[in-house]
Amino acid sequence: MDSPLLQEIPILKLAEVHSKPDKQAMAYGTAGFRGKASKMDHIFFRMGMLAVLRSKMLKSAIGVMVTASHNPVLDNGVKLIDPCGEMLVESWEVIATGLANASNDDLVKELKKIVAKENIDLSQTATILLARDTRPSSLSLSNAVQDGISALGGTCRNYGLLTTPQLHYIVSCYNDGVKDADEDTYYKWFSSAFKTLVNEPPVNSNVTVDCANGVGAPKLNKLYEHIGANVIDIIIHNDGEGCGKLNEKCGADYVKIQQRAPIGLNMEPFHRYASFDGDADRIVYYSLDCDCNFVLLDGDKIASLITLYIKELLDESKVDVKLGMVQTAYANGNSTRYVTDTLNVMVACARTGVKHLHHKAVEFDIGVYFEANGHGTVTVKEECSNVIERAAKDDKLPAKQKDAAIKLKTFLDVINKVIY
Ligand SMILES: CC(=O)N[C@H]1[C@@H](OP(=O)(O)O)O[C@H](CO)[C@@H](O)[C@@H]1O
Repeated sequence: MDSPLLQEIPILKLAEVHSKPDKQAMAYGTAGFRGKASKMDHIFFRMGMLAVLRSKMLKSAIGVMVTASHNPVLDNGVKLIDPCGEMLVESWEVIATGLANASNDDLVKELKKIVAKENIDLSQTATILLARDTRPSSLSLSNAVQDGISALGGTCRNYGLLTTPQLHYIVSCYNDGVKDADEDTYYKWFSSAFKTLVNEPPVNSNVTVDCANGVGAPKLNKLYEHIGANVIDIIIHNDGEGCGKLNEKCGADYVKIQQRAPIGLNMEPFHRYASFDGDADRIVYYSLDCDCNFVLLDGDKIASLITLYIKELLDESKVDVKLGMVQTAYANGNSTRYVTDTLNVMVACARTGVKHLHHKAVEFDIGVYFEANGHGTVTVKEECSNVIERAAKDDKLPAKQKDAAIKLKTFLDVINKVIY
């Protein structure tokens, strides 16, 4: 049977509502489209349509996140998430740019071109998982995405407010067969992994988290409810409830660049602090030393510490897998030297943009990657997880070796490995 044709009437009707201003061109960048929210409605509508085409082509759910991350509150942005929770493949970034910039009159022609070129079977169903951050413009722009989805007959699951890493995680769970995956799935998994990691012996500690007046605040609060105040005391700062503006004088980017506390935070020596950015996919840690000097743990230091910890546990457990770290050319050379020379762990270099680091990281059995700005995670190959899990259950191993394998498994469970 021939694939059905594009239904032009609903497309044209909705395209009129979301029409593109003349002479406006945008490109799909490192993290999707970004710009002044007031000028981007048509982009969101068109990306809703593009997500449907990609979903039909891959026969999998595609994610659409509405956020401009660390950028000012009047900006917004949109990015597509591929089935395993990864960033949109680069060849489709070009297609996305073509669709975003097609004139209103050429819109249907451009859609048909994509369908023909990518050989898309329009009779396939399409599922789009949609979420947004807390920007004032995000609700109406995510409605524009929804219109784009319905213009091409796709099904939209709208999760409302989520952090970017949460949506990446839910997309990967959904395509792994957990069709009812939602925010709660995320909290249950990570709170339980975290409690296993820190509960023996119970830690009595607190940490203040600057949420940049963004979506990280309500979401961290929910995670905290699942973890429980008996395990860790989390104090949320810049929660978006007061008069503070999103990402203004606060958040990971501000703290990293200014090397100072976010607005309204009076730091005390030795207390622990962290800052997210507006969609909570970057994090930096900091504290004051005894002389009240500001001590920052940026992405380079976070990556080095994680690599050190994993290396120690690999040595103790005698699990023989290939560990590596990935940085960009902006990385602090001392961290590179420390990991290469002192830890004896290989460091690879990738282009800026987490997707580039991620692709390099997955070449290792365990890959630790961070940009200096606090964007990153750890990847683990499935065979490697299995080796560690077997060692963690192996009663024939000396206790010290088995314990290290258990610790390593527990540590890796706390990590959202699908942040791209
Ligand atoms: C998902 C993604 O690609 N994020 C990019 C992007 O960060 P955002 O926090 O998403 O704005 O721009 C950064 C450079 O400004 C780059 O370092 C980072 O990798």
